[in-house]
Amino acid sequence: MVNQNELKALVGKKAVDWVFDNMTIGLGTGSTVKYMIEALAKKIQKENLSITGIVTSAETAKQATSLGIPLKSVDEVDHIDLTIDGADEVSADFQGIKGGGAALLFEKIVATNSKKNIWIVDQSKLVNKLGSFPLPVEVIPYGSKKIFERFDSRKFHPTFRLAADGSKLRTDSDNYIIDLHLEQITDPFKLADYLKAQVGVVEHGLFLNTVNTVIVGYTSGPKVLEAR
Ligand SMILES: O=C[C@H](O)[C@H](O)[C@H](O)COP(=O)(O)O
Repeated sequence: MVNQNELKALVGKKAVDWVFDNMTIGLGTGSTVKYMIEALAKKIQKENLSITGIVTSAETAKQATSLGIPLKSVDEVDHIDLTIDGADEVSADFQGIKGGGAALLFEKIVATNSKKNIWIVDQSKLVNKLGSFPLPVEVIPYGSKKIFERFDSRKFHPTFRLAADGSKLRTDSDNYIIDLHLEQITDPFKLADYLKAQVGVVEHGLFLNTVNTVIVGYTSGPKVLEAR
């Protein structure tokens, strides 16, 4: 029986098949992406590739730097050829929830500036409709209690995400994360519009119309799903 980490490693390794010489690659964040970055570093070395990485979190920057992958910031490049990232949930119509690792803001900036995005997930992340995974919303600390109360009154079942020491977790941009426990999202586009309209909300974890390629790790092997 293959365990979840083995499935993550499988898709992480598979994803670097889309990487070619001289590409600028967006590097996502999370436990699945970690395997992809390992595989990418090996491929760069083995094939002597010239690759520039654009990271989406301090965590990814640390790993990529330790493996010798050359990095630039998103503002230092004129384009990103491809971004490879994980996801927390992917619906049958290729929409996703991201931000389980609190990196949604930089991930969305990098994704929206990429010519192509690929998500790598194990089979447990596939759902019919989004919403079982709590939807992260990044908010600036000032006024965040007011936003929380508004979400609460709309029955979004909000919770502030906490750090290991019990304090409110701070993102790489020093913001808070409010997780919405929605169970099922009927209209992700409508919800995304509502969330973006709230003053103090910096970004939310609904990644809509972002990818058309998803690599899924099944016990039988990786499968590449392409949107029609
Ligand atoms: O903020 C974190 C990211 O959106 C991750 O890509 C997402 O949470 C998936 O992470 P993992 O591969 O660890 O399940």
